[in-house]
Amino acid sequence: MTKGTQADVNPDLKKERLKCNFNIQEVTFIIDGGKDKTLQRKKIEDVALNIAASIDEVPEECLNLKERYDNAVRKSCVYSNIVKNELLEITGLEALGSPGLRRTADAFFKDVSPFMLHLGMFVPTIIGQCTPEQQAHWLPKALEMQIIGAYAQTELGHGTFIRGLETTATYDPATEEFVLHSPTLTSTKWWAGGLGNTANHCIVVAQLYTKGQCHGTHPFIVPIRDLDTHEPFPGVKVGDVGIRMGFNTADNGFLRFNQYRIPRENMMMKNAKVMKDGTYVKVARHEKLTYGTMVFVRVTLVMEAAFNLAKAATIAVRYSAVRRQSQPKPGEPEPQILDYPTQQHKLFICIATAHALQLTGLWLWRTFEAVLADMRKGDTDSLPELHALSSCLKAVSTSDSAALIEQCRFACGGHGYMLSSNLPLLYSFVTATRTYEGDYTVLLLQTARFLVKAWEQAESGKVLTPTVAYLACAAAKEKVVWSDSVDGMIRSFQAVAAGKIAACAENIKRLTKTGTSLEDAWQLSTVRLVAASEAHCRAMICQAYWHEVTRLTASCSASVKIVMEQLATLYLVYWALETTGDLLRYSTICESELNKLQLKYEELLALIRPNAVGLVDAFDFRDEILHSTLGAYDGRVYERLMEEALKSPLNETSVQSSFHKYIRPLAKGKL
Ligand SMILES: CCCCC/C=C\C/C=C\C/C=C\C/C=C\C/C=C\C=C\C(=O)SCCNC(=O)CCNC(=O)[C@H](O)C(C)(C)COP(=O)(O)OP(=O)(O)OC[C@H]1O[C@@H](n2cnc3c(N)ncnc32)[C@H](O)[C@@H]1OP(=O)(O)O
Ligand SMILES: Cc1cc2nc3c(=O)[nH]c(=O)nc-3n(C[C@H](O)[C@H](O)[C@H](O)COP(=O)(O)OP(=O)(O)OC[C@H]3O[C@@H](n4cnc5c(N)ncnc54)[C@H](O)[C@@H]3O)c2cc1C
Repeated sequence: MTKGTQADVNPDLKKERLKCNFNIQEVTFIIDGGKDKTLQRKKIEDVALNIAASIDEVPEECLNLKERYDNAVRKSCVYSNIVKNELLEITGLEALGSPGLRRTADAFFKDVSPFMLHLGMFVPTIIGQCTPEQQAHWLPKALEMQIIGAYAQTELGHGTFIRGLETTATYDPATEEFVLHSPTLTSTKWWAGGLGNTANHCIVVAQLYTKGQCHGTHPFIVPIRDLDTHEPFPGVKVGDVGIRMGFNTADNGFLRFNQYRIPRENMMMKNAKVMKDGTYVKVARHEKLTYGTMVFVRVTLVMEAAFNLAKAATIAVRYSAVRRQSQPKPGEPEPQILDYPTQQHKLFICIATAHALQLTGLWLWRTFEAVLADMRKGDTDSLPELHALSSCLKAVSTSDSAALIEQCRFACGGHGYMLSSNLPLLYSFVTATRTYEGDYTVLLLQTARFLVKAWEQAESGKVLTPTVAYLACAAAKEKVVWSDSVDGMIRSFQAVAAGKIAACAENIKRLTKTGTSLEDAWQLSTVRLVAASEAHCRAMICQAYWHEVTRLTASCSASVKIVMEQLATLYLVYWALETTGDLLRYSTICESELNKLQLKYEELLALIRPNAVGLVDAFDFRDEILHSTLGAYDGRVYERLMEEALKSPLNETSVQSSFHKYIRPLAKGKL
């Protein structure tokens, strides 16, 4: 946070900070995952942000497409040197996934670095899919930036359906090479970040053929450009996919192969090998371990959703404390818009959701690490649950985050539409997360497969895994007794999920009994399955969020415990009110209890109001990371809007050349 002197701070924001009745730093420690994590993050920020401060002479958005890309490459090189020479020193390899790195990257790039996928997917895939010998070969080169990589899985014709990918890798035992080929237009690799112009290597997911047999998709490390000249190698056609809604500095690319050869050793061989003679050997115990990088990124995307939403909430809440509008009481001053309950309704759920996703994300990360530890010992039993968990949490967190960031923009009125507010760019960046790394609907349907199986196990009295254990109680199929206590609300959300899952299972059973194939019965139930999966995910977030708040505030000051619990309760009540139809169906809630719930919600808004600015200050974003005229710590909103407006290239001269060329001749009838 760039605090400046108190004299510079907008007086309304100053008053808000005096009203705050809890220790902001304690909340920051909780959000970061502990005091040590906060201190490490701040250390990283201190190193990186000194340099970031002077990195852009002209605002990114004022450059043309090509200039923006070149500028992003320039900054990526500066930044990767900082990562390599300074940040990795602070935390070792762990720094790659640290919040400090994520945050400081945003100080350098308003949009996205073309190196993001190198660190975000290329390096993690080397770690997850290579043998130790292969890692020893590739990892140092990647970390030293001697090579730059992309992750090319999606093709023009297929993204979701990985088994349908068309690129082939055919083993030739005579030369001990794989021959990569793109047999059709639709087999062209499409979308990979960093691929278009930046990367010289690429992880390519292709159908593996050896001894005339197809063994399904496998990953390969493929050199695509000469390291010195950067020219694509013969047999490789590579380029940019064209202008996108966001991600325009991410360098998303296409790639085609024409009988292009790579050495046998370039197959990533941790989970499966091809021997010199072409014999295929499966090493992994689980069929889907080659999908490991996707699971890893889905897990990280939950905290990514929280992070971006927290930024938007900080901008919108600070702005709402500064902005005054209308005159509800005649003769009185215009109120701060944050005093309007409707504004509080728009914004406090954003703060609460950022907390819910961050704490659930930290819990998911620990679960991921535990499953990884089991898998290192050869035990893959908990992988299906992790896949189900990470799929629905990725889907719901990214979808909620995108919708609420847009809500923050609406909450800022016209000024929210300015690029300088940073809300439009944030939205265009985050809305992509709902699609990439697994589309929303597709991932919820993956979780639904797990839920329907779990329901069948519950019905037959089998022991259930932890995240679906609640289904055992629901097998009685009676309405749950409503209570507006936290535990009561969580039980009701679980009853809703269980009821929906049961209805799906029954529907599938009914259809198959009357002669419909299982596949068709599944398809005919998918609208309900998606809803069931979403309800399960919501119940899980509510439970994890409340559990984590209770655990983490056990040793905190009383005021921190109160404010954290108020927010978590607000989250639960908000979702109860959003899903009243479901509650009426699966719990005993009645009209009077719904009215009571609405009152409780409005009371919570009023209770949170004095702490709203303190709560967003606790996210602890430095101005260099927020990049927002509306959200800076000092609240000098109008001054910053004016300063940014004056930077527009359209203000460089008072008369544009188009006036003399077109407007004047038009007025004179000479055009
Ligand atoms: C220098 C500057 C740097 C600055 C940067 C600094 C920091 C940046 C840090 C962070 C930034 C944040 C993020 C960065 C990351 C990425 C950004 C953007 C890029 C995005 C990249 C991509 O999108 S890559 C492509 C991703 N593609 C997908 O996700 C495709 C989705 N499709 C699938 O996953 C699958 O095809 C499928 C799951 C839908 C279906 O698969 P299929 O094989 O057909 O399986 P079935 O449906 O038949 O199911 C069979 C059984 O398999 C189980 N299963 C499926 N998947 C998995 C799995 N992953 N793990 C375990 N099990 C799985 C499934 O459940 C079935 O089981 P049952 O038979 O028992 O039911
Ligand atoms: C900004 C961005 C960056 C990306 N970066 C990369 C990258 O670096 N590397 C990479 O390999 N890929 C990347 N991708 C690709 C991304 O992973 C895919 O776009 C994503 O997985 C969705 O696949 P698709 O585009 O094929 O959509 P489709 O699967 O064609 O989806 C279209 C619609 O069909 C529906 N649908 C599809 N299948 C089903 C089904 N079985 N049941 C019900 N509905 C279904 C979907 O819900 C959706 O509504 C990126 C994409 C974006 C937008």
